[in-house]
Amino acid sequence: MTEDMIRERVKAELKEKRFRHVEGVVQTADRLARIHGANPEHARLAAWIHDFCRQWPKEKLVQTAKDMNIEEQYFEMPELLHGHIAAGLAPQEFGITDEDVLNAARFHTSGRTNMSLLEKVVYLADAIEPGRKYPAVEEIRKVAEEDLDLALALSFDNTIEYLIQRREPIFPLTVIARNGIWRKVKESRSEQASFDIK
Ligand SMILES: Nc1ncnc2c1ncn2[C@@H]1O[C@H](COP(=O)(O)OP(=O)(O)O)[C@@H](O)[C@H]1O
Repeated sequence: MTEDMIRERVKAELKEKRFRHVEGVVQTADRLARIHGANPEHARLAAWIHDFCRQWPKEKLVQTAKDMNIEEQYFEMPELLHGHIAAGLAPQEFGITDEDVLNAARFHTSGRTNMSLLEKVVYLADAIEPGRKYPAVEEIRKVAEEDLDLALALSFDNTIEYLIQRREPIFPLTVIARNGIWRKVKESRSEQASFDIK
C-alpha cells in the first residue's frame, strides 16, 4: 500500500478532528525524525496508523484485544488498547510489517522503558503536534527539537501530572519508563555542573 492509500484508509475511519490530529502527528513525526536521525518514512507510517482504532467503542477494543492475545495488563486501561490493536491489524490492513514501526504505534500512548528512537519520535509527535494545547506544550515542543530524551521525560511528567490532577489511574509501566528516562537524562548530563531544569 502506498502512503497515499494508507492516508485515505485512515481518513475514512476517523472523524475530521481526529484525522487532523493524525495529520499533525505525521508532519511532526517527519520533522522530528529528520532532526534526530530516525527514518522519516517509518515515522510517518507509524504516525498515520497510530490512532486508526481510536474511535472504536470500548467493547470492540476489548474483544479484539482478547482475540489478538494482547497482554493482560493493558486491559485494565482500555485507553491504551487502540495503539496495540492498530499495530496488530497493520500487516493485513496496510501491509506494514516493520517491527519498529509497529512498536511505535503500539506504545504511542503509554510509552515504555528503553524506547527506540522511532518510538520516542512518534510518542513525542503525538504529544506536541500543532493541534495540542496544554500549558507545558510550548516548552516540550522547544526541547524536542534539541533533546529527545529530555522532551520525553518532560512529556511523561506532564501526562502523569495530568492524570493525577484528574484522579485517573496511571499505567505502571509509564511510571517505570518515566523513572528510567529521567535517570538517563541526568546521567548523561552529570558532567555538566550547571545542569538545571526549570
Ligand atoms: N500512561 C497512561 N496511563 C493511563 N492512562 C493514560 C496514560 N496516557 C494516557 N492515558 C489516557 O489515555 C487517553 C488517551 O491518551 P492521548 O495521548 O490523549 O490519546 P492518543 O493515544 O489517542 O494520542 C488520555 O485521555 C488518558 O486518560
